[in-house]
Amino acid sequence: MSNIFSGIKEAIKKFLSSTSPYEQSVEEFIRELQRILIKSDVNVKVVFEFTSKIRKRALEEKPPQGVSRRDWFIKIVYEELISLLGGEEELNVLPKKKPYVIMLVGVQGSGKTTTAAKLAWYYKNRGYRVGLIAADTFRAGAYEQLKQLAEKVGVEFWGDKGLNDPAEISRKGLEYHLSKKAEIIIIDTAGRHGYGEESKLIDEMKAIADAVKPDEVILVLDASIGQKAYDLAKKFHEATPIGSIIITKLDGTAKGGGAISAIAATGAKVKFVGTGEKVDEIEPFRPKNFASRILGMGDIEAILERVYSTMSQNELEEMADSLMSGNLNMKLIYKQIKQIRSMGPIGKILRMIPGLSMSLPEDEGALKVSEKKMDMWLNIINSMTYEEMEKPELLEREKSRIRRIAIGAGVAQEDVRELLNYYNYIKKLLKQLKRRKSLLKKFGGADEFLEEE
Ligand SMILES: Nc1nc2c(ncn2[C@@H]2O[C@H](COP(=O)(O)OP(=O)(O)OP(=O)(O)O)[C@@H](O)[C@H]2O)c(=O)[nH]1
Repeated sequence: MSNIFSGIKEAIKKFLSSTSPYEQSVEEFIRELQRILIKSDVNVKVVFEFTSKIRKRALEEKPPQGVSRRDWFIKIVYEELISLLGGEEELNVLPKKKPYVIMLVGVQGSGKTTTAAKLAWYYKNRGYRVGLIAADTFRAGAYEQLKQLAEKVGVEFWGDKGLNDPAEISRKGLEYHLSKKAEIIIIDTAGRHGYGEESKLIDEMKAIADAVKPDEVILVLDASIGQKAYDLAKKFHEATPIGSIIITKLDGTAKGGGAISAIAATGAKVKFVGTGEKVDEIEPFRPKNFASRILGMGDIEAILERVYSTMSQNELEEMADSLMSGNLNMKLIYKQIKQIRSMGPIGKILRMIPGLSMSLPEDEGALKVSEKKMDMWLNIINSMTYEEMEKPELLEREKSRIRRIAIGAGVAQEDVRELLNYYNYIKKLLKQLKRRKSLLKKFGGADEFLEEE
C-alpha cells in the first residue's frame, strides 16, 4: 500500500542515499513529496505552499558546524511537517470555562455520533459532568444510537423524537442539561439532508449555532474523506466558525491527506483523533508524534538526535566562551539555569573550555543544583532589578536589597543568599581557571599541555 506514510519514508531513504548534488537531491525529494501528498488527497494549494517552504529553507539555511546539509534537510522537513499539522504545542483539550457547549458538525458517516459519545467518555473520566444532545433529526437511528451510547458511558442524555427542528431541540436540550448542572454539553447534529441539499444542512448548522451560541464548533472528519475535505471544511467554516477538528478512523487504512487539507482550509487545529469504534478509542492529537509517524521515526530518529545534540553542543560552546570572556552576572546564571535541563550542569559547560577541563574539581557537588532549586533561583533572579542582575555585588553591599528580592520572589532571605553564594563560587572558580589559563599561555603550549596532564 503506497500511502502517505510509506511513500514519504521511501522518499527520505532515497534522498539520504542519493549521490546527486545536494540541490538536485532536494528538488528530487520535493517532486516526490508533492506527488505522494497529492495522491494522498492533500489539496494542491496546500501541497505547494508546504513544499515551497521546505525548498526555501533547504536552500537558504546553513547548518551549524558539524551537521551535514542532508541531516539538516531532514530536520527542516520534520519541523515543517509539524507546523503543517498544527505546531509543536499540544492543544489544551480541557474546557476554558464551565458550562462549555460543544457543537459537532460534519457530513454523514464521518463519525459524529460516535465521537460525541467518545468525548463524553473522555471528559467524564476527567471529572466533568457531561450532557449529550441528539439534534440529528435526519438519520432515524441517530437518536437511539446516541441514547444507548450515553447510557453506556453513564452520562445524561437529551432528545425529543416528537420535535423536528434541530435548533429548538438544541435549545431545549441546553436548558435541560443546565438545570442538571452539566459542565460540558455536547450537541450531535445531522450530517445530511438528502442529495443536493447541502445548503439546507449549512443553514441548519447556522440556526443551531444561533440558538445555543456554542463555545466551540468542532468539525468531525473521516480520515479517508479525500479531496472534498478542503472545500467542505471551508463551507462549514463559513457557516459556523470551526474552532477545532477531530479526525476519526485514523486506525483504518485511510490516506489521511484530506484531513491535512482541512486543517489548512480552516486554520483550525486537530484536537482529538479517533482510533477505533469503541467509546474509549479517542486520544488528544499530538502533531509531533504524527509527524514522526509519517516520516518513519525509527529511520530518522538517529539523524534528528545527531542534529539536535550538535546544536546544543554549539550552544554549550557559546556559553563557555561568554563565561570565559569574564562578564559573569546573574543574567548569565539565569540563562545557564534555563538551559541546564537540556544541556547539563555548569560543570559540563566549564569542561568544554579548551584546556581547562582538567582543572575542575573532581567532586562537582557544589556545581550541582536540584531542579526545584533551579526554579526557585529563576524566580529570585526575576525579582532583581537590571542593575542587580548586572552587578550582583550590590546585594552584598546593601542588605535591604536581599529582603526586597526575597519578598518579591516569595522565598526566604536565606534562599537569596544561597544563590549569591553559588554565584560567588562560580565566579571564584572562573577566576582561578582564567589565571591558570593565562599562566599556561605565557609559558607556552597551554592547551596541549593540559590535555596530557
Ligand atoms: N474504525 C473506526 N470507526 C469509527 C470511528 N469513529 C466512528 N466510526 C464508525 O463510523 C461509522 C459512522 O459513525 P457515526 O458516528 O454513526 O457517524 P455520524 O457522523 O454520526 O453519521 P450521521 O449521523 O449519518 O451523520 C460507525 O460505524 C462508527 O462505528 C473510528 O475512530 N474508527
